[in-house]
Amino acid sequence: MREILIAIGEDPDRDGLRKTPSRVAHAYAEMFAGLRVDPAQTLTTAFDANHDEMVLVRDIEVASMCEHHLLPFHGVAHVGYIPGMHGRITGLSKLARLVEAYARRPQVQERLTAQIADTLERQLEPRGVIVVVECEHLCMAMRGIRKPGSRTVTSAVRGRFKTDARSRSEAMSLLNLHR
Ligand SMILES: Nc1nc2c(ncn2[C@@H]2O[C@H](COP(=O)(O)OP(=O)(O)OP(=O)(O)O)[C@@H](O)[C@H]2O)c(=O)[nH]1
Ligand SMILES: [Zn+2]
Repeated sequence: MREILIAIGEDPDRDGLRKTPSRVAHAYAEMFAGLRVDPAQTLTTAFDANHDEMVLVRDIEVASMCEHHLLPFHGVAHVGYIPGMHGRITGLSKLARLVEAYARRPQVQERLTAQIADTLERQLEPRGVIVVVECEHLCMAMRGIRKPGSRTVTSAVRGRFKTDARSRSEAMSLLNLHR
């Protein structure tokens, strides 16, 4: 960080910047903490329930860092699944923890979306999984093409949401309720 400050023509020893390298180190430890988390472990709390319909948690806040520019992208994730044959469900907060575990890494939005879906599919063996992520990328807003306000939407569907158009459109209509 000190080298970067020098490279941009700053004085790393001036008052306001002296502690900046260590501040950034602490901020990075927090923003990339997902690299030290096993995402599968976030789903170990599971309950048996007689629920074989969709469970959908909408508007889970996402703050991640694009791996190309190390600039933030932020927005929301919607995570849904249809419990499997044995009706195993997980705690609702665990879906948000799963999002965090993958978001707090250098990422691209497509991979973030697919990793959340694949881990849910592997760990819960549900009938279907749907993940939709909508984010604004600061590397497109603050620099480069400079298009603030554009949002990128990515989705990953597995199982029944992939094979059954009705399940998929039910999920999509639930996602659109608030618009
Ligand atoms: N697919 C995808 N692309 C991303 C994501 N985050 C950033 N990017 C893009 O990654 C690309 C990197 O392109 P490069 O040409 O290597 O880098 P660059 O010259 O800085 O590109 P510009 O942003 O167009 O100025 C850019 O088009 C970014 O918009 C992401 O999550 N998914
Ligand atoms: Zn970028």
